[in-house]
Amino acid sequence: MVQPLRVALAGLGVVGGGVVKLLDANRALIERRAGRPIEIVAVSARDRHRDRGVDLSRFDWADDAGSLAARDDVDVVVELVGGADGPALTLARATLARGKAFVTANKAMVAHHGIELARAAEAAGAAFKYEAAVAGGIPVIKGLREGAAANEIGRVYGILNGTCNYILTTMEAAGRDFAGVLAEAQALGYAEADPSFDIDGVDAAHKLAILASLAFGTTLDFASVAIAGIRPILAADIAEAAALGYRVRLVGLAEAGPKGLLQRVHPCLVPQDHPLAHVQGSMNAVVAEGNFVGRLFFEGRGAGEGPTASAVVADLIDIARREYGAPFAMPVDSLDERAPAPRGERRGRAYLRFTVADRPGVLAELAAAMRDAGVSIASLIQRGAAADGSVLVAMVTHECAERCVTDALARLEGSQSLAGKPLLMHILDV
Ligand SMILES: NC(=O)c1ccc[n+]([C@@H]2O[C@H](COP(=O)([O-])OP(=O)(O)OC[C@H]3O[C@@H](n4cnc5c(N)ncnc54)[C@H](O)[C@@H]3O)[C@@H](O)[C@H]2O)c1
Ligand SMILES: N[C@@H](CCO)C(=O)O
Ligand code: NA
Repeated sequence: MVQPLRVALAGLGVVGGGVVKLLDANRALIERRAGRPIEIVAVSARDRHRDRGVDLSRFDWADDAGSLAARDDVDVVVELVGGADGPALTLARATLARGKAFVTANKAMVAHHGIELARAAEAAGAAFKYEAAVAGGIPVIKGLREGAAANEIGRVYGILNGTCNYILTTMEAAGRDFAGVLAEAQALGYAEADPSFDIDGVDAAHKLAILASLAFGTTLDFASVAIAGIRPILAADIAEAAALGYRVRLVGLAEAGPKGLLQRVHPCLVPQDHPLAHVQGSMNAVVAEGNFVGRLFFEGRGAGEGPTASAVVADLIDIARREYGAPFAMPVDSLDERAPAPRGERRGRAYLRFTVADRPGVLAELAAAMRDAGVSIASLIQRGAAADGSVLVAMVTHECAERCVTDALARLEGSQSLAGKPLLMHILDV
């Protein structure tokens, strides 16, 4: 008689509900692939009586998620509660301390505490898996940990937040402004409990830090990720970018250079013929460049009930098969500490948008700031006056050190000619 893999599920929201539905729908197939049944025995969530469209009466209910780790009839705890600390972290620690397998979709917790948890998993010989935490349904953790394991990877980048990509591509298609589109992404189940994590780039930064560690064999360094979000982007920026041959995407980029590790999440202008420019809606995409395999491109749904559940259950199948290894692809003590690359030295082109007063000398003032900072302007568009008399000036620079562009903006700080904070977007050049 084969032993089923016995699962406890903490959190029954978008992802937890999806996991129950998937295990029900594909039960027989999963059993054949895993070599044994995967059975939920106990669940926990905040509200026992909320209708989730699934029958929960067959599972034991735990009011305290923390109690799931202590149950003798549980082999693996799946954490789908969320939050970097708090109950999720308590549950992770308790589960691994008891030598049980732990699965999570919680990138915030993995980005902040992944090394500690990996160490605990290593000490206990237990599985610690988090495929759903990065790019939802895309098997990118598996792809890097296993498929690309033979390569030195110099760069990993991509579109890592479904909410932002949904917002940007809907703004692009419909010429709409930001606010209403965010509400739609929330209704579709893409957004984090606190959507500022999505739109301010923090969620993508969590995922990027995890990808960088896996790709480069370095310890997690979330604190060094430079982060900018999509709030300041106007429909007009998307239109100007299109006129210049680009699309706007929130891109996470990590590079392992001789001077250290660059990690950043920024809205970028992506050339229209780049594969990332074609990523629509809640889709995510990850590019990894290996020294033998070349450019790998992973694309798929990065958020939502079905795709995220697909990744969680894939982890459970690996555990049922007893096929799992080091959470960060090598023992924690083999991971390198790598210093962050000095800011501003990378060279590239930039898009700058200013909202300015429509009067003599304003363009000259912008041009002088560029000149004094050593930035050369490649193209410039000025669009006519808005109701308040302000005009929009968008420009693209020639290639220069990024610190020169920041210097130009610093020279303009406090200028009476500016009617708002300028927007800087890098132009993707990889
Ligand atoms: N929604 C997505 O598309 C998606 C994709 C990838 C990863 N994730 C991650 O998955 C996790 C869950 O996300 P979600 O969208 O399902 O969230 P959600 O808000 O829909 O669900 C959270 C669940 O946790 C429960 N909960 C809250 N506090 C609890 C506690 N103390 N004890 C037990 N249960 C508790 C809630 O009752 C709810 O059932 C998060 O870490 C999120 O970042 C979500
Ligand atoms: N809030 C996240 C969920 C997937 O991690 C997103 O929008 O991509
Ligand atoms: Na994934």
